[in-house]
Amino acid sequence: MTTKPFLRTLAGEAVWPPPVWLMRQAGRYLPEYRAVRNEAGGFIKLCTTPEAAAEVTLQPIRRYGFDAAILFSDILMVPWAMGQGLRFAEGEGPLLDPVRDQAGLDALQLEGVAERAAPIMETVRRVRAALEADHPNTALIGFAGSPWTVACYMVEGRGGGEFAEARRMAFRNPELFAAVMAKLEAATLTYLLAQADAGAEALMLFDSWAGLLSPSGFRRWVIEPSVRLATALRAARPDIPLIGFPRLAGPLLQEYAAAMPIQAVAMDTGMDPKWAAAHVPPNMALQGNLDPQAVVAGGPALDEEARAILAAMRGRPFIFNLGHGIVPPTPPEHVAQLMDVLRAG
Ligand SMILES: Cc1c2[nH]c(c1CCC(=O)O)Cc1[nH]c(c(CCC(=O)O)c1C)Cc1[nH]c(c(CCC(=O)O)c1C)Cc1[nH]c(c(C)c1CCC(=O)O)C2
Repeated sequence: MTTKPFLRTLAGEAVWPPPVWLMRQAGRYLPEYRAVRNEAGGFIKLCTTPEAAAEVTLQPIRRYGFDAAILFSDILMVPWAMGQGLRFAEGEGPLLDPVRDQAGLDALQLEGVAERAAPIMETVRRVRAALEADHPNTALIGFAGSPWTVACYMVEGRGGGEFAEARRMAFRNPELFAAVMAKLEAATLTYLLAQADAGAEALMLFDSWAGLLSPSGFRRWVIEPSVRLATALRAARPDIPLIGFPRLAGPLLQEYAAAMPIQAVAMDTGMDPKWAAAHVPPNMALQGNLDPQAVVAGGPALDEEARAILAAMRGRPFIFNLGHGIVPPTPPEHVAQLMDVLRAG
């Protein structure tokens, strides 16, 4: 039996005070991250250099003692591993060579995924070994984007908007869109199984753009492929708990949680924790959902917001987190302030 609070919570125990980690906890708000990032020679290079990626994964654990570390990588490393052109332009976010036709689909390769992703698996091995040695109560989370969210970037070729091209393709040419999704789903399964085998103790599926879809689109492009993926993961690795994050799903969170064979569901900032507690199964952990801007602001509002979430979640399995990723202007001492509030329960 594990004693790690994060894994006990995913097993259905109402651990209190709750375990905590923060989305994007390794990132530009930390000076020690910026130092490694500047030396690395680009974001993709950082993700594929195991020594550097393991170092930045561990930095927030050393600083704050979080209950979980999350592999330092990106959801777009799956299309990258399939051979799609990807770069991270300074100040512009990710840019990909868009997949818009049969030729674009045919160019995506499934065969080379495991090999191209091998450095990321080496990062997983290194981080797990370092945690067991120095932070034995901290669990390691592996992750991928859900097929819908990653397909949005693959078809659009960039972020920063509302993925109009991708959403139109899903209506105009659903056969092609489904074929892109199917290839991506297969690559994502390979990639997540490899993370589990390399030492990830839980896996999270980020569906950041789930909330862009109509209810029928949500069922077809979010729930169906995510259920297939999660079911395959549970069948192959029954000991690895899963976390789903259908961001901006609103009341469709209930349908998502009912359909998915997952052990936790993450709430975005706008989700009412009390509503979620009443509408997801009581043994499924909830995770979230402090506004990242409250951590930038600090002060009494940060304490109050954090305490309100704790009060709503007391007595059920719960993992404290943000409602979306921590943002670069966050003062690191505000994260320390938050940890003081949370550790007091
Ligand atoms: C949509 C999405 C992406 N990536 C991710 C998502 C899903 C979660 C979400 O909705 O935020 C997930 C992600 N991205 C990153 C992680 C690492 C682990 C962690 O959370 O600490 C994780 C789990 C590192 C990263 N991924 C990225 C950075 C910043 C890159 C840098 O250091 O220059 C980091 C730390 C880049 C990235 N990656 C992505 C975008 C849109 C950007 C640019 C925006 C930005 O710059 O913040 C795609």
